[in-house]
Amino acid sequence: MNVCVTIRQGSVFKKTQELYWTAGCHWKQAMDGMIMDDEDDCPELVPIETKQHISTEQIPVTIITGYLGAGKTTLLNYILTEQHNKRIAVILNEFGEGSAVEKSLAVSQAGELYEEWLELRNGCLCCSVKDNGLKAIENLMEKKGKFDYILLETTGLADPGAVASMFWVDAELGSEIYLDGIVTVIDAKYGLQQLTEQKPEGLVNEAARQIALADLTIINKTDLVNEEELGSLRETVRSINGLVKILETQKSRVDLSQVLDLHSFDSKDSTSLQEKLQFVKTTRPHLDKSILTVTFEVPGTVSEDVLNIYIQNLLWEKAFKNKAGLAMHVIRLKGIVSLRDKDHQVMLQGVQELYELEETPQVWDEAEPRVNRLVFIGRNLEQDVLQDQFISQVVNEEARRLH
Ligand SMILES: Nc1nc2c(ncn2[C@@H]2O[C@H](COP(=O)(O)OP(=O)(O)OP(=O)(O)O)[C@@H](O)[C@H]2O)c(=O)[nH]1
Ligand SMILES: [Zn+2]
Repeated sequence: MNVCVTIRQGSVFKKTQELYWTAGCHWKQAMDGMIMDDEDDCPELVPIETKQHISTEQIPVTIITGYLGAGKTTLLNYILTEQHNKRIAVILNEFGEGSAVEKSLAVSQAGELYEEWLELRNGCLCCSVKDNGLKAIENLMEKKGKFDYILLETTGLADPGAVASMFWVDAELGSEIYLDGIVTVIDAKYGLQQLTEQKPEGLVNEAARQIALADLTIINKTDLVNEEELGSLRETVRSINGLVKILETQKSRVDLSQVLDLHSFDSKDSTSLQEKLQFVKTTRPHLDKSILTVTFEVPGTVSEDVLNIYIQNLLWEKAFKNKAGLAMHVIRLKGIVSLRDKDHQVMLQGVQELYELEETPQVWDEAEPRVNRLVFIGRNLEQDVLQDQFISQVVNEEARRLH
């Protein structure tokens, strides 16, 4: 059974079992639900009420990800020691010996640093985070007032999508914190090699997935490469994620205003999202079978119901195939859509199988034709198929309904 969960200002849609949510919305169970596929054939959406808590005091969380040794910890240390007027709590997640993982939680404040060590038994942040890591954040939230930003470093091999989803779907947490952005650090010297690594059929290259999900990428260790090598890495990153901002640096030294407070998942920045989407181009994959970005613009106004069916067919049912007959897999989805009966622009955000439609403060200009602008990042994507389906399933269907 599919379940619709309402959180924050918008609605997050997730394909899962009702049982999981009513049983207390356990992250690990929700994760299982994510990979669970065809057992649940009942297509109805069951809304579950959760408290709509819109707090102005929500604390931003930035996820820092990147392949092994890329420079994540260096970035965190840099941020902690740099001058800024934020009190930042940092959650590190590092592999120790064997399967045990030690997790340190440090809060840096003016002149004061306190740290807690937590041990995670099963060695995976995304699976155990609800029980351990999120506990740490929940405990941390009790110290609310002592910090105003959270940075979370994932292990090099973690799937940031799973970690991001957790912040997104956990209503309890969602009232206290919000996901500000996903920052992916890339090793200038080994990045390309990591991205080219062939994975067994059906498995995604983790380094590529981390770039697909990123709102910001930092190509680090530029001291170790020449301009040509840097250029081809830059091009490959761009071919995967046509939307992402790319910074280049050494020792992870970056302008913090480019890293923090990105508002990548909320509509606080809707004007800039709309502008940004205009400049995104469909990319050509650089690597065989790799992730790429596809974008299109279709004029018109659509109904939310019909749009939901299109998105769910794509994200959940994997019903769209490319010309080679391979199912499309979307990892990241962003868009501005024009919904019937809404004067405001509506933002579409998706991470793997989760997505959200949220009304933005931005009002459509009466004098201009309304357009739906969508950006998809994933595997086996084909622009004309996605666009044709959008026109026939969403726009034309809507027109038929009205006439
Ligand atoms: N040459 C060079 N080395 C760097 C640079 N930035 C970081 N390093 C080194 O790269 C190594 C790995 O950096 P970390 O910050 O620990 O990388 P990480 O991504 O946190 O690594 P894991 O947590 O193990 O995945 C360290 O020895 C750093 O000193 C750089 O710009 N140039
Ligand atoms: Zn590290």
